[in-house]
Amino acid sequence: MTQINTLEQVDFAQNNLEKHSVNVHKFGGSSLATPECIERVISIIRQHCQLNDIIVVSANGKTTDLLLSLHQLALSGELLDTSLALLKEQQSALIFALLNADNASRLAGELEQDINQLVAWLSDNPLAFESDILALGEVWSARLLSALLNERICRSYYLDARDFLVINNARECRVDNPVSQANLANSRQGQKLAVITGFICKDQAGNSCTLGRNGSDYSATILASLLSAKNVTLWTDVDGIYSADPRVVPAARKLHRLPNAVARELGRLGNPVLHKKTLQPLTDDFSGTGSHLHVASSFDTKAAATEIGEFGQIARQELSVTHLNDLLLVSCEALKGSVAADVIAELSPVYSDKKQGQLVILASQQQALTNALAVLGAEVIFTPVSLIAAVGYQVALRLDIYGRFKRALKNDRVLRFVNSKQEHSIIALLPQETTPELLNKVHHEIVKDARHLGLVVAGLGNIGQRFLELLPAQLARVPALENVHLVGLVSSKKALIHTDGLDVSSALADFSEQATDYTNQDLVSWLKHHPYDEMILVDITPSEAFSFLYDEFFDLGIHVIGANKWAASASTDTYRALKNKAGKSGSLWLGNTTVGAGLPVNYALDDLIYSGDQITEISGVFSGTLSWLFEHYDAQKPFSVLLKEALAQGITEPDPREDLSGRDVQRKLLILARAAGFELSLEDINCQNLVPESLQGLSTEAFLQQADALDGYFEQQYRQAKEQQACIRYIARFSLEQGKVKAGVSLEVLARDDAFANLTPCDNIFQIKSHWYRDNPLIIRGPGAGRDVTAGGLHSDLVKACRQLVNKQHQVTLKGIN
Ligand SMILES: NC(=O)C1=CN([C@@H]2O[C@H](COP(=O)(O)OP(=O)(O)OC[C@H]3O[C@@H](n4cnc5c(N)ncnc54)[C@H](OP(=O)(O)O)[C@@H]3O)[C@@H](O)[C@H]2O)C=CC1
Ligand SMILES: N[C@@H](CC=O)C(=O)O
Repeated sequence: MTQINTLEQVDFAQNNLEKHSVNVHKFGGSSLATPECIERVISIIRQHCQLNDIIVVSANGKTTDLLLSLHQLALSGELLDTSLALLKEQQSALIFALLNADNASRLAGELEQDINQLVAWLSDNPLAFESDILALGEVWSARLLSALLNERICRSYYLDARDFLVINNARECRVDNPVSQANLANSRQGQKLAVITGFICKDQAGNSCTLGRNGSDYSATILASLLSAKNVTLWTDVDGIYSADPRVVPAARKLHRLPNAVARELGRLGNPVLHKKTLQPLTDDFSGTGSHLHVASSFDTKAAATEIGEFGQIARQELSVTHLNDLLLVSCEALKGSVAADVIAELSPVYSDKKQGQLVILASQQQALTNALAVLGAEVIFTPVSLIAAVGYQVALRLDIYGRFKRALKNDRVLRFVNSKQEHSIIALLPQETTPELLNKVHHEIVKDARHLGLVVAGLGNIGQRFLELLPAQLARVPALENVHLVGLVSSKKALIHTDGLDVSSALADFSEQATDYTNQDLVSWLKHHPYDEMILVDITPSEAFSFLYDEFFDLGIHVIGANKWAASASTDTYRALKNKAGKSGSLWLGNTTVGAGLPVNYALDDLIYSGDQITEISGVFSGTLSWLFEHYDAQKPFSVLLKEALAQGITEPDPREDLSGRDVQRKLLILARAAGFELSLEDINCQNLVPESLQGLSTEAFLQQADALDGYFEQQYRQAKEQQACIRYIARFSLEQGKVKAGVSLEVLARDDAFANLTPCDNIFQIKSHWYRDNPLIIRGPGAGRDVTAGGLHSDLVKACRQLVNKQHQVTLKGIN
C-alpha cells in the first residue's frame, strides 16, 4: 500500500476513496470562504486524500468578484482604495486566523507584494492584465491551503496552473494535452500533497488566461484527464445533482448516479451545479480516462454524493427536469448555409436547425452572433424564448415519457418540441418564461415515481430461497415494487453484490457461480456508499452475529425486514437502543414473520395499540413445529422420527432444539409483549425446556443422530394425558393482572375440546384479550411456519416498506448553489 508521509497521523480507517490511484479533489469558493470552512476542508483532506492526490482550489469566498470589481473600477477610472483595503483585510484575516505566527508573517509578506503588483497592474494597464489580476484569488487560496497542510497534515506544495496548463486561446479554452501533461510531470514534487490553482492557465504565448465561469471545475476535470485520475470530487456547497433545481422544486430528489452522456446534457441545458465544460475532458471520445466525477458537499461529508460516469441499466433510468430562461430564438436565412457550421462551432447553441435557418442561443450571446452575421448583411430576427427539458438516458426514444412531458405542458403555449441529437433530452421551447409552477408540474409528471430502492437479501437457506423464487413474479405484478432492484445476496461466508443490479430470475444460480468471500465490514462499507434512494436489507438468517449489524445498518439509514428473531428479542437495553436508533435515522424495522410466520399478529397488536386499546392477555400456540408435532403425535411413530420430518418440511428452526427447548416460543412471546407495549426481557418469561440435558451441548448433527433419546419422555407425557382424556400442547401465556406481568411458555395438558388443542398441524393460534376484546377475545389462527407462508410474509413486509418509502421525501439542505 502507498505510504503517506504524514506529519500528523492521517486516519485512513475513515478514508473512503479507492487507494493506489490518483484522485483529484476540488474545493469551491464557498467551501473555502471562512476559517471554519477551511478547517472543514482540512478535515476532509485528512480523511479522503493521499499524498499523490491533487487538490484544486477556487479563490476564497467572493475574492474573484472583488478582483473583478476592482478591475471594473480601474477601467472606469474610479477610486480603488476601499476595495483594495477590503481585499487585503479579507486575505489577512484568513492568514492570521489559520496559520502559526511564522507562516502567517511569511504569507502576509507575500500578500503585500502581490497587492503592490495588483496596484501597479490596475494603474498601468488594467485591460492587458485582466487575467493576471483575476488569477490572484486562486494563487492566494492555494498558497494558504498548502501552508496550512504543511502545518497540520503532511508536506505540501502549491502549484500555479499557469506553470503547466496550456490552452489554444481564451475563447475556446482547448487544452494542449501533450504539452500540459509534460509540463505537469516536470512540476510535480514527489511525496508531497499538491494544491493547484483552479480557473487559470496560460495560452501558447505564455499569457495568463482564465477558463471562464466555473473554470475551477473545468480545471479539476482537465487535471483528472491529464493524470488519468480514478475519481474527481467536486467538494461544493450542495450534496449532489438533483432531479430539478431544489430551490425551485422542493420535491426534487437526489440523483445518485448519472451516466456521463446525461450529465453532459444536464450541463448544457441549465443544471445549476454541472457546467457545460466540466465534463468535457472526461467524456471526450479520445479521453479514455474512465474517471468518475463525484459532486459532494464539503458542509455535510456524510451525505451521499452524486457519481457521474459509465453505469448499467439502473442508473440509466434516472430522469430529471431542467430549464433555461433568457434564451433567444434566432431566425436568419444566412444560417441555412455553410455559415451555420461556423456559428455552431463558435457558439455551441442550445439548439440548431439548419434547414429552417434557426438557432437557440443564450441572450448573452446575442452580440457575438450579431457581429458574426453582420458581415453577411442578412436580416436576423431575435425572439425571446425559454426552454424546459426532460433529461434522461435516451429519453427521446421513450414514448411514455414523451407522453407525460406533453401532458404536463398541455395548458401552456409551446413553440415546438425538439430532441437533442443524442436523444438524451426532450426540449419544449416556450414563448414565455419557465415559471416555478410549470417546473414543479413537469417535474411531478416526469419524476414522480422514480425513487430507486435497493434490496439485499441475507440468508439463502430454506426460507431465503423461497423468498427469492417468489421475487421475480412479485416485482412484475406489485406496483409498489416497480423501482425495487435486487443488488445483493449474502450467506454466512459469501456475498454477491452488484451495484447495477442482479438478474432476479437467475440470482441463486449466479450466487453459486459468482459469489465471493466477504466480511461483515465489507458489507457495511458497501452499504455506506450504495447509490440508491433507499436500501432495504431482508435478514433471513438465524444468526445472532448478523443481528449485531443492525446497529450499523440503522446508523446508515438502511431499512431492515427481519425473519431473524434475535434483535427483536435482545436484552431490553439493546432492543430499546436499536428502536431509538432506527427511529432517529428514519430506518424502517419490520418483522411480522418473527411471530406466526405470515399471520398478521404483529400488525394486529400494533393497530390496537396505536388505536388506543390496552392489551391484557396474549396466549396460544406460537410454534408451528410444536403444533405440527403434537397434533400428529400418537405414540405410534417415535417422536424423533416426526421431528426429522418437520425439519425436512422446513418448519423447524435450522437447529430444531430452538423449538423443542421452548426458546423460539419464549422469543415470540417476548416480541409480542413488546409489540403490546410492555417492557420485559427473556428472563421475565419462564420457559420449560423439553430437550434433555444429555442432548443440549451437542452439535446439530450429533443431536439429530441421538434424537431417539427424546422418545421415552414424550411417549410418557402423551400416555398420561390420554389417560385423563386430555392431550399435550406447548402453550405460551402472557397476562397483566393487577398491574403485574405473568409470562411463561410450557408443555400443558389440555382438555381435548380446548381451543388450543384442535389445530390443523403446524397452525398457530393467538388469543388476544384487551380492553376492547375483554369477554370475547380476538383470535388469529392459521399456518405459523413453513416456506411459503414465511416467504410470503416477508414479501408482505417488503411491499409495506416500499409503499412507505416510495413517497418518503428527503429534506433537501442546501447552503446555496455557487
Ligand atoms: N422456518 C420457518 O417457518 C420460519 C423461519 N423463520 C426464521 O427464518 C430464518 C431462516 O431460517 P431458515 O431459512 O430455515 O434457515 P437456514 O438454516 O435454512 O438458512 C440460513 C441462511 O442464513 C445464512 N446465514 C447464517 N448465518 C449467517 C451470517 N452470520 N451472516 C449471513 N448469513 C448467514 C446461511 O448461510 P450458509 O448457507 O452459508 O450457512 C443460510 O443461507 C431464521 O431466523 C428463522 O427463525 C421465521 C419464521 C418462520
Ligand atoms: N421454527 C419456527 C418457525 C417460525 O418461526 C416454528 O416452528 O414456529
